[in-house]
Amino acid sequence: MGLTRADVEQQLAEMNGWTLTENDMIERVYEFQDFLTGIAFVKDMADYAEHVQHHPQIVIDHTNITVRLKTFDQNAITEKDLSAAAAFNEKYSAY
Ligand SMILES: C[C@H](O)[C@H](O)[C@H]1CNC2=NC(N)=NC(=O)C2=N1
Repeated sequence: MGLTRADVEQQLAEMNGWTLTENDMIERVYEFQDFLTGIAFVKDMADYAEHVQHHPQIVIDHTNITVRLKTFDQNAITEKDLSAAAAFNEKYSAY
């Protein structure tokens, strides 16, 4: 079920780096030492996305990887987005 902006903001307050955008997606920019390390992280996210069948938008800008999530099927932020965001933060902590 879709969450309200207030719900999302409350949950993001406890999640490092993630913000709610004006067009109702959640977003974080991850920074890396070099390009290929960022690409390895993209592969980690892709493996997760395929496993749970929930796929982020990813913008690769050299060492900055911007990740945005939304549940397009429901045109809303759902628990799936928050779970993916938490999983990506967990993976990032290994870099
Ligand atoms: C059938 C399949 O599970 C759906 O199309 C999934 C695939 N990945 C998805 N990813 C995202 N981010 N939002 C969705 O609504 C979505 N739907």
